[in-house]
Parts: sequence; C-alpha cells; structure tokens
Amino acid sequence: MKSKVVQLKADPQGDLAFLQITDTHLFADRQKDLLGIKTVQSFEAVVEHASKYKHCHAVLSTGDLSQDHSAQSYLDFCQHIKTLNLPCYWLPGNHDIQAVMLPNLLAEGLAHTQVIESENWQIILLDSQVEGVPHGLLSDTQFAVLEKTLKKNPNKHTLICVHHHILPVGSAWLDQHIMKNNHQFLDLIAPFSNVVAVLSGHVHQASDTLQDGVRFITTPSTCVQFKPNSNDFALDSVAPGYRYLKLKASGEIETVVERIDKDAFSVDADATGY
Ligand SMILES: Nc1ncnc2c1ncn2[C@@H]1O[C@@H]2COP(=O)(O)O[C@H]2[C@H]1O
Ligand SMILES: [Fe+2]
Repeated sequence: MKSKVVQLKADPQGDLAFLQITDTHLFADRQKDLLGIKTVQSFEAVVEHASKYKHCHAVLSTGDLSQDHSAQSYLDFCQHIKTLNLPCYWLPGNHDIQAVMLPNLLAEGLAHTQVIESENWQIILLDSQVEGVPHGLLSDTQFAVLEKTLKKNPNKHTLICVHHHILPVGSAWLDQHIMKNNHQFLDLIAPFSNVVAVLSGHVHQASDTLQDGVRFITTPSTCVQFKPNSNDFALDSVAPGYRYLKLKASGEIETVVERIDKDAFSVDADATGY
C-alpha cells in the first residue's frame, strides 16, 4: 500500500524525540490476561508513566498491538495512545490481522506511513509480517521501499523500525521466530553508512547491540517479559515497559528503557507458552 511521507519539524537543536510502545497484545475484554497480565491494564499503566515525556514528536508502535484481533482491541489501543497527545506511527507484528488493524487505526486517525522525515533524520517503518506464523520475513516490496528510501536520502541519519528482531537474542525458542531473511536485510543496509539503528519489538526484552556500526535495539513489551538467554520458553519477572529515544542532529541516539512499578502486575511464572 502506498502511503505518504510524514514530515516532522525537529526541535531548535535539530533533535527528534520518540516513545516506542510495543507488543501491547490487547484483548477486547479488559479483564482478559496474557499469562497473568491484564494487557489492557498494563498498557494503560505504561501510557500513564510515559505521559511524563511531554516534548516528544511521536509514538512509534512496533507491532503486536492486538492479541485477539478484535476491532475493539485496536480501538482501545487508539483511545489510550491518544491521551499522550502525540501522533502515533505503527507497523504490524505477527499477531496482528491487517484487515482489522488498518481500517480501525485509520478510522481513529492513526495514519499509515512507511517514511518519516526531518531535516537531519529519516525513519523507515517496515512490515515483516507473514500472517499466521510467528517468524518474520521481508517481502520484495518491503525491500524495495527500504532500498528506494535509503538511496533517496543518503545524507539523512536513518532509523529503521521493524517488528521482528534481526540479530538472535540468544534464546533458541524465540530465535526460531526471528526475521528469516535477516542476512539479505543486513547485506542491503551494509553500504549505507547513514543507517544508525534498527529498532524492533517482538522479543519482549531490552537489548542494544552494536554490529558493523549499526545499533540493533529491542524493547520491553507493555505486558509479559521474556527471560533473556533462555533456550526454553521462560517469563521474566521484570515489569512492563517502553523506550524513550532522542535522535540527535549529530546522528547519535540517546535512549532509555522505562518500566512501571514492579509490583503493579505479576506474571504466571510457570507458564510454558501461549
Ligand atoms: N513455548 C513456546 N515455544 C515457541 N514459541 C512460542 C511459545 N509460546 C509462544 N510462542 C510464540 O512465540 C512468539 C514470541 O512472541 P509473540 O508475542 O510474537 O508470540 C509468541 C508466540 O507466537
Ligand atoms: Fe511478536
């Protein structure tokens, strides 16, 4: 689908600031839980916490907005995000159903875009979903968007957002659900020295790895957290969270992971999957 390039006006220093809110896994029913966490409620608590970041330019929502694919879950996502009074740009995750997601987000005023530009930066949002399976794959169309945008603006610092993780996180059960054509992706971006970072969701844990001059960053979910470096499925007891990012005019990214009160929600520690 063709979408408009969004133009953002940086602050007077040339910096841009974003909140990344990811993997909300919402249900239509507020009382429904994912492995012990009522996802609408933990999302609400995250949004409330994130409201302290008043000077941001936008929210970046990197997929798995819904767990039950209901129209109501997407509408609830929009209702809560709107309380931040920021534009929200989004991309799909493996659990989303785009036939439900797209019309409901558009109806609530959340525009569909794959490119955001400022004077110094561009942000490229990619769709890595293969509907119905947990792993990711970039289609030829998505590779074409990526290559065309990188070629168009070789002098803009670049942040690429995509749901699935590109580099393994070290947990076999989760790494089987990686972006499968990650090497093709890495080969494509390699000649573009303006690519600063790749920002993902999906792995429900924070990571920040520098490889060949590019930062590969992942972010906690607003609900359940996966235990790092665990070959079998295991949940972590750390609290739901989100990420703040400042994209500096110099090309540097300053970022911090934020988490809500650790006692506000607790997961079913014995869960073996979902
Ligand atoms: N025990 C498990 N083993 C392998 N995959 C799982 C297991 N439990 C859940 N998953 C899938 O792994 C995915 C990782 O994060 P998602 O939120 O995309 O949704 C998860 C499920 O689709
Ligand atoms: Fe996911």
